[in-house]
Amino acid sequence: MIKDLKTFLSLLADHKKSVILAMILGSVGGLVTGGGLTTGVERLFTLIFSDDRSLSTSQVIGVASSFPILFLVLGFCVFASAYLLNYAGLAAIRDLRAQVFDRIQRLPLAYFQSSKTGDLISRITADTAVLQVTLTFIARNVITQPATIVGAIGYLYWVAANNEGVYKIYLCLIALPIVIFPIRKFTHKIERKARQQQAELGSLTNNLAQNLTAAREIRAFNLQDRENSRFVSRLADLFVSQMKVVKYQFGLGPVVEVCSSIGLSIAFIIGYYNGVPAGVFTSIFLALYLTYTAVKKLGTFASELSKGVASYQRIAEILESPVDIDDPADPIELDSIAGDIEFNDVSFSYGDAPALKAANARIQKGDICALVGPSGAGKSTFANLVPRFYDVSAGGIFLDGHDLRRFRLSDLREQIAIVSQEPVLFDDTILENIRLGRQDATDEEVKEAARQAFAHDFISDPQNCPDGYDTLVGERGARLSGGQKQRIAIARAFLRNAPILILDEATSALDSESEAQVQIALDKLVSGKSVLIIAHRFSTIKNANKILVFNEGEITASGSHEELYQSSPLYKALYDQQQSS
Ligand SMILES: Nc1ncnc2c1ncn2[C@@H]1O[C@H](COP(=O)(O)OP(=O)(O)OP(=O)(O)O)[C@@H](O)[C@H]1O
Repeated sequence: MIKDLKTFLSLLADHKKSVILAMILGSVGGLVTGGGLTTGVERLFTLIFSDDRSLSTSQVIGVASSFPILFLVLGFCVFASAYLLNYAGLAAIRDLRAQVFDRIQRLPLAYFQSSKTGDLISRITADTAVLQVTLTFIARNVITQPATIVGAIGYLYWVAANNEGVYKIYLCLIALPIVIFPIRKFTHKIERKARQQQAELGSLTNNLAQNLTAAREIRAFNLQDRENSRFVSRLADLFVSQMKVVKYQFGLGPVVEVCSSIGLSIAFIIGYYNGVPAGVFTSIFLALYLTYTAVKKLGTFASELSKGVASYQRIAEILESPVDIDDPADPIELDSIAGDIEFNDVSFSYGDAPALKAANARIQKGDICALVGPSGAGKSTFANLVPRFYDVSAGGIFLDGHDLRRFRLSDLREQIAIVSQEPVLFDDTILENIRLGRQDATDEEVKEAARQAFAHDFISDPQNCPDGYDTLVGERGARLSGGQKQRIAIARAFLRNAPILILDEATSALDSESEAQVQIALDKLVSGKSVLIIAHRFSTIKNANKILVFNEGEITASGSHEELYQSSPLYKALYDQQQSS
């Protein structure tokens, strides 16, 4: 528990000043509650139950006004410390969320293939929210409650020293160590159940995220009932684990109270047989009550801590995931490159499944290299290794003679333009979506790139794009057709004007007229570059001067169309098959 506490307090380290000031105010508040209230009550009760009425009016007013003053001090301490702690807690969560988001930007692609989007969202939002409650709760109580206990026990010591027979009152405190046992047992359970609850919440969010992104398919395949029953079943699982947390969280308070009430019973017996005066007895009772209430709060504190630990572990899993595709310690400066790419005995596996086996190939500046082969043969994998979306499992890929891993990732990726089969557009204007190709491009340069990609005409047509280049494309470019999205992606590549170009069947979503236009544009775009075309159709490869034939992760043949048609039975079969269809 101490280790967990340290972890949480370290999250607040950047806001140390606020936390320390809040803790000082909290401890003043605690001491005022534990020591001041009890002393005040004793004084008040002694005066009110005695027959002596010799106090002057100003003395009576003095005693009467001591309570508003006490509560004024207490109120100020409580407010100021709560304000400062919430400031520190919220700021710490803001920083943690930014840190997690930054980590997510740098994690390798493989991480996202083994994680669920909804669960990640839940970790960044729901788990950090739990953590925020924990942080403020901890900071509020870690000093205040012990201070209350110290104040109250200090008062008991003072009473015992000044009243004969009252020293036995210490016996009432024997219940204190007893409550440690239920606290330990319950917090252990709460931590486990809270982790399960957060995992269920993650899986519910994931279900929701998937459902929202597949709205079209759900309607097309009439999956509404199936989706409803899945969601309801997740809700039921979440409900069960939430109720388990509730059971242990709210069960702890009464258990601690029952244990503590033993102390109050002992106080009554001692007070009864020792003839303790009413004022003194009332204040002792109050001191014990405050002590046990503070202990109970510390019990809740422990349960809050357990919930926080469960959520923090889920967040830490992201923060501690290795960024194994990263910049080297001593990167080679990469200003301008020729773009010669060499695959040297490259093998790659997704987990245990080999996707590329000892591949050798060379693509030089000016080469248009088409990758062909049956589905699942390894074409995309081969191309994805160039921008280091994945790192090779064996062998090496060299750019202008240097291993790719020697360059800064951002430098390397700046040299590569990618036009993927399903281009992703952001929910922004057309202008900004094209500008992603080169973020410092002027508006005029963006428009020129659109012209080259044959996108300018549809963008300028008010029927298609009412606000021209300022038209918002919707989430993932939902307001544009497949062909329009692809032309935007091609415009990005024109704008980037990188020496290496990766085209993933870039013309597949175009009608034949647009395809012809885009083909002209692409012919211009590819000139003088090192080009990799992941070709699913043979019409795409007529301009290629080099073709690599893939089969089951191996490059089985390479050469020009004419050479391969003669020498590679697989190539001939694939080609003939497409021609006939
Ligand atoms: N992210 C991944 N995780 C695990 N296995 C993968 C992953 N991506 C691809 N694979 C597997 O690696 C092999 C090669 O896939 P790849 O996508 O490179 O083939 P491809 O030739 O591009 O296929 P297609 O023409 O259908 O796009 C396949 O067996 C595929 O199932």
